[in-house]
Amino acid sequence: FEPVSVAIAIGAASALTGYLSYKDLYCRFAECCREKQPLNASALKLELEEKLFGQHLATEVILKALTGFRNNPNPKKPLTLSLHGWAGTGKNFVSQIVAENLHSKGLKSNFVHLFVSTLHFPHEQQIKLYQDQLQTWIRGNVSACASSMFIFDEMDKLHPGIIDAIKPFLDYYEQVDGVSYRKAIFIFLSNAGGDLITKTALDFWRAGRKREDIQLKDLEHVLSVGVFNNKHSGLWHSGLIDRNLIDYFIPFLPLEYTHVKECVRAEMRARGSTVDEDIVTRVAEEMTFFPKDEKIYSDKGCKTVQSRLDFH
Ligand SMILES: Nc1ncnc2c1ncn2[C@@H]1O[C@H](COP(=O)(O)OP(=O)(O)OP(=O)(O)O)[C@@H](O)[C@H]1O
Repeated sequence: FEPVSVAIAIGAASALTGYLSYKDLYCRFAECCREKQPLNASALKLELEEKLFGQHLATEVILKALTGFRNNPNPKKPLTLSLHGWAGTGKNFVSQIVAENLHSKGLKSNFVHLFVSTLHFPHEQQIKLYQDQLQTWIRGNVSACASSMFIFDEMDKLHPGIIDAIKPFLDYYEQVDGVSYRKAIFIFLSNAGGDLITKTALDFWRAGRKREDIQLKDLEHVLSVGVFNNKHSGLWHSGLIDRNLIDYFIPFLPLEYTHVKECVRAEMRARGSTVDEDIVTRVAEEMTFFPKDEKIYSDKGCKTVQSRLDFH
């Protein structure tokens, strides 16, 4: 919005209502950082339950983490979530839902920032420059809005030097150079540990146990082997884990045939089409599933559903 027209609009609306505060009115026309606004936990719960398929653990942990954090008036550190799992299982999708529930413009909000390792930090020789730029960017944005949200995609491809640059912001400091980062949210996405999460899901399946019976504790050990002790993972190198700077590790399970079908239906509805079950089945059957013998899990999750649907 252009400031003059916003001011005119506010003036006109104030004259009409003579009632709403300047700030309330301003925020109807321009985006405001509402750091004190409580999270609508039931709306988030409903949205996750309706839109996110096959991820009972992620749904549970994300709800718990966000409600606890947003209901705490004085958090001791920013909230840091590390989302792990196979490709196309919903990590970016969930980040988008969380962003929309915290800032109404979601990923388009001025207070939500998405970084993709290979896109934003592609050259190893430029690490020093990226570190400076990133720190300045985070400092500037958290100064402007304490509840800013930062999403780092492809965390396993992120140079440890970049993680080092973020580290001071994630710690228990009251302030860093006069800025408090304690109300900010950092979300890290990675495929690290995805193979081990899949193995656990498969063990349950082979034992005839329900997917929904998988509990967080069944995966804690798995993630600790796959991520915490994996000396090749950027997360390990960075010391984020042994300094306890990650609040929640959130596993994403591999998606099954029925989940892929749900994704196709959701995509058809989003396009305003009526759901045609023949097309749903055809799209789902075009996807490839593993392991070779049982063919249970989609190897791209729901990732290629949208583009495949274009051909039907
Ligand atoms: N569990 C899910 N429930 C509903 N839709 C899903 C789910 N997983 C993926 N999708 C759909 O597939 C698209 C791609 O998934 P998304 O980008 O979230 O995967 P990802 O886990 O971030 O993958 P990658 O690790 O490759 O980045 C989403 O935009 C969404 O439409």
